[in-house]
Amino acid sequence: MIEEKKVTSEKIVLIGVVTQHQDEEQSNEYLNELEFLTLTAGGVAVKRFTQKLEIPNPKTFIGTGKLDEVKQYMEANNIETAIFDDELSASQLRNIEKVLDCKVLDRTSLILDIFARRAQTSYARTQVELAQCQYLLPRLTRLWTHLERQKGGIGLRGPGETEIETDRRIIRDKITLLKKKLKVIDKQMAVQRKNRGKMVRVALVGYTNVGKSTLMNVVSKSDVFAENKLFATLDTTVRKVVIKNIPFLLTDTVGFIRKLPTQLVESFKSTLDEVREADLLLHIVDISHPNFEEHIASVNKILDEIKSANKPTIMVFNKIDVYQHETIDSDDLVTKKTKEHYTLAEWEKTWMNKLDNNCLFISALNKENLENFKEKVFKEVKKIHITRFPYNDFLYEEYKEID
Ligand SMILES: Nc1nc2c(ncn2[C@@H]2O[C@H](COP(=O)(O)OP(=O)(O)OP(=O)(O)O)[C@@H](O)[C@H]2O)c(=O)[nH]1
Ligand SMILES: [Mg+2]
Repeated sequence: MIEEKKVTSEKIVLIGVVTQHQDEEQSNEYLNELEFLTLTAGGVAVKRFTQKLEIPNPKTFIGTGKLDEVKQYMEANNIETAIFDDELSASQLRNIEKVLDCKVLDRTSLILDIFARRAQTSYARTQVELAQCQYLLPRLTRLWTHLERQKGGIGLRGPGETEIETDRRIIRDKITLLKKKLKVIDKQMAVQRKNRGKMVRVALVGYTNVGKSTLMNVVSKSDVFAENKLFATLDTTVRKVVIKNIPFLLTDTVGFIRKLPTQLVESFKSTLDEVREADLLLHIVDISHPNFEEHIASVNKILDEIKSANKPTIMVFNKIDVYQHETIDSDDLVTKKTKEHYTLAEWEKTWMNKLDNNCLFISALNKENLENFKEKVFKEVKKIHITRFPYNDFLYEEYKEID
C-alpha cells in the first residue's frame, strides 16, 4: 500500500527593511521577489513585516520592538520559519534566533537552497556545495551559543568549543576538497571550450526568469528547460546556431539576481567563464516587469564583477506580449506622466535610444519580431566572424532560405 503523503508547504514570514532611498513601491517589489524566491524554494509567505530604517540594525537587522512583534505573530500562527531580505551576519543570525527561537533564513541561504534543489549535474552540485560551505563556515558559532544557552556553566565550555572546532575543520576540509574537484572540472571545461575552435560565441545573459531559455529554444530549436520559477537554468547549454550562412555558438546560462550571493559568483566561476569568453552578449530583459530597469543595473553590476561589461551587447527587451502601461484620461489634468505610463514606443525614445540601435523588442513566447532579432544578431556576428575568418568571404554570398 502506498502511504499517502500530506504535502503541506512550509509557512513563512518575510522580513525586510525599507531604507531612505527606497519608496514604498520599490520595497514592495523587493518583497515580491523574495516571495517568489520563497515559492520557488517550496514555501508559502503568509505575512510580511517591514520597518523603515536608515540602515539595517547591526545587531538584529530590524529593531527589537519589531522583532517582538514578529515573534508574537509567529507564535500565534504557528509559523516556524522567518526569511530576511538580505544577508545576515553571524551575530545577527545568532541574536535573531535568540529572540524568535525558530528557523531563521536570509536571502543568501534561500538562494543557495534553491540552487541546491535545482542543481542537476555533479558539476553544478559541486559549485553549489562549495558556496554553501563558504556561507556556513563563518556562521558556525551558532552551535556554540546554543550549547551555552542550554547548559551554561564553566565545565561545558570545553566540549562546546571542541565540537565547533571539529565542525569548522570538517567544513574547511570539505571546501579544500570541493575546490580541488572543481579545478579538475574547470580544466576539462576549458579544454572543451577550446575545442570549439574559433567559432563566434554568443551568450544569453540577464536577470532570472526573463526568458533566456525560451529564446534559446526558439532560436536553436533545442529543448532547454524553461519554467516560470527562478533559476530554472543552472547548467550551461551550448548550441550551434546558423543564421543565414553564418554558424555561431549560442550559450544559455544561469540567470542573475539582485544581491546575488558573492559565494555563488565565486563558485560559479567556470559557468560564468562562458560569459567571460563570449564575443557578443545578448542581454535579455523582461520589459513587462515593473522593476526591469533595476534588473538591468543588477545584471550590469555582475557583468562588471566578472569583467565582461565592455563586450559588444545587444539589449533584447522580451515579453512585449504582456507589457502593460497605465493610461491617463484626456480630461485628467492632475496625474503626472511617469514611467508607468510609457508605451513601448515611448520607452524606445528614452535612454534606449542611445543604445546605438543595438536594442530591440520581442516576444520569445509568441515569436514576435524574431526575424528582426535574427537579423540584428546576424549583423553583429558577421562583424566578428569577418575578423576571425578573413579569407572565408565566400560565406557571405547570400542565398535565399528555402523553407
Ligand atoms: N508572456 C511571455 N512569457 C515569456 C516570454 N518568454 C519567456 N516567457 C516565460 O517566462 C518564464 C521564464 O522563462 P525562462 O526561459 O525559463 O527564463 P530564463 O531567463 O531562462 O530563467 P532562468 O533560467 O530561471 O534564469 C517561463 O514561464 C516562460 O514561458 C515572452 O516573450 N512572453
Ligand atoms: Mg533559463
